[in-house]
Amino acid sequence: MDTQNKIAIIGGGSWATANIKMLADNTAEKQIFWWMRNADAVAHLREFKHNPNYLSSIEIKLPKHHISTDIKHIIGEANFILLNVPAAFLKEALTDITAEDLKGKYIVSAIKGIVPDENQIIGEFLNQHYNIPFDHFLVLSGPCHAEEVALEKLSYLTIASGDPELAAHFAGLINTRYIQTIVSDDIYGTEWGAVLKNIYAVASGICHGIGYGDNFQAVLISNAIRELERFVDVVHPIDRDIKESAYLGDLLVTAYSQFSRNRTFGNMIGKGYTVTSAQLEMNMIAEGYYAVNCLHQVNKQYKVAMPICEAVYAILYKKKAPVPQMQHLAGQLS
Ligand SMILES: NC(=O)C1=CN([C@@H]2O[C@H](COP(=O)(O)OP(=O)(O)OC[C@H]3O[C@@H](n4cnc5c(N)ncnc54)[C@H](OP(=O)(O)O)[C@@H]3O)[C@@H](O)[C@H]2O)C=CC1
Ligand SMILES: O=C(CO)COP(=O)(O)O
Repeated sequence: MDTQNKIAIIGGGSWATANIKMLADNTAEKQIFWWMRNADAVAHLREFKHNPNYLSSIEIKLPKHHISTDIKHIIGEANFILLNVPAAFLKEALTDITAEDLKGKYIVSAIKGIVPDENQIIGEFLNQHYNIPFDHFLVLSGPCHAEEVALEKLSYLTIASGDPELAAHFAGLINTRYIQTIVSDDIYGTEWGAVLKNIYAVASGICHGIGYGDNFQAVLISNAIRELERFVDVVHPIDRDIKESAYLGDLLVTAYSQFSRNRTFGNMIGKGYTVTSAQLEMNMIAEGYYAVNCLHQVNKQYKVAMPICEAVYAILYKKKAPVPQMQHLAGQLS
C-alpha cells in the first residue's frame, strides 16, 4: 500500500470543510491539499484561514499553496483523493481529469448521492469511467453531520472498501478524540443506504411541513428502513445487518436532525415552497432531491416496492400536491 498520506479534498462545502478539520486534528503524519471551484473562497482561506461560506468557525491551518482552484494540480500532489462534491456536480468538477490522472491513487467518496444521467453510485461511476478498481476505492459514510464535527461532538464514521487493510489505514487518518471509525466491506450497501436515507429525510421533512407529528414520523422511518433494506438486498444481496450505524444510524440522523439539509428542504416543500425557492433559500445542497429522480429510473430495472421514494418523486418531479400524496402513502404504511 502507498502510505505517503498525501490527501486531496475535492469540494468546498460543509462536509469538505469538516473533513479537513478531522484530518488536521488527527495526529498521523500527512499532508492535506484542498481544491474548490470558488476563487474568492480560496483567496479568503489563504488570507484568513476560514472558509467564508461554510462552517466558517473552523480554523484551517493548511499552507497557502495547498489550497487551489486548479484541480489537476491538487490531484497530482496526492495519493488519496477525497471526493466531496455533491453527486449532481461531480462530472462537471472532474471535467479536466482523466483516468491517467487518477491511476494508482486511492479514491475516497464522501459523497452521498447518484451521478445523474449515468444513474450510478460513485464507486460504480469511477470504476466504469475512470478505471478505478474497487480495491482502490473507499466510501466515507455517516451517521455524521458536518455541523457537529465543527463542534467536536462525538461522531462515528463508517469506512467501506473492497480492501479492508486500506479501509483500516484511512480510518487511522481521521480518528480523533471526537471521531470514532467503523470499517466495513459493504461498498454497495453503504453507498445505496446513504443515497436512500437522503430521500427518506426529504419525506420526513415534507410530512413535518404539512403537519404530521412525531407519531407519524416514527412509522414513516420504520417503513423507510424496511424499504431501504428491500432495495439494497436486491441490488447487492449479501449478509448485512441493516440496524448498523451506516444504514439505520445514517437514516435516523438525517431524518431527525435539525442540521439535515434534506429534511430542511423537505420541510419547505411541505410548507408550500417550490423546489427552486427552497433550493435558493437553503444555500446548501439536498442530495435527496437529485437522488429520487435517479432512483426512480434505476428502480425501473429492479422493480422493488418503494412507496416512500415514489411519493417523494411524485411531489418533486410530477409537481403533485404534498398533502394528498402523503395521505395516499400513509394508507400504505404499516
Ligand atoms: N454536510 C454534511 O453533514 C454531510 C454531507 N455529506 C455529503 O457531502 C457531499 C457534499 O455536501 P456538502 O458539503 O454538505 O454540501 P454543502 O451543501 O455544504 O455545499 C454545497 C457544495 O456544492 C457546491 N455546488 C453548489 N452548486 C454547484 C454547482 N452548480 N456546480 C458545482 N458545485 C456546486 C458548492 O460549491 P460553491 O460553494 O462553489 O457554490 C459547495 O461546495 C454531499 O454528497 C453530501 O451528501 C455527507 C455526510 C455529511
Ligand atoms: O449525510 C448526512 C449525515 O450523515 C447529512 O445529511 P443532510 O444532507 O441531510 O444534512
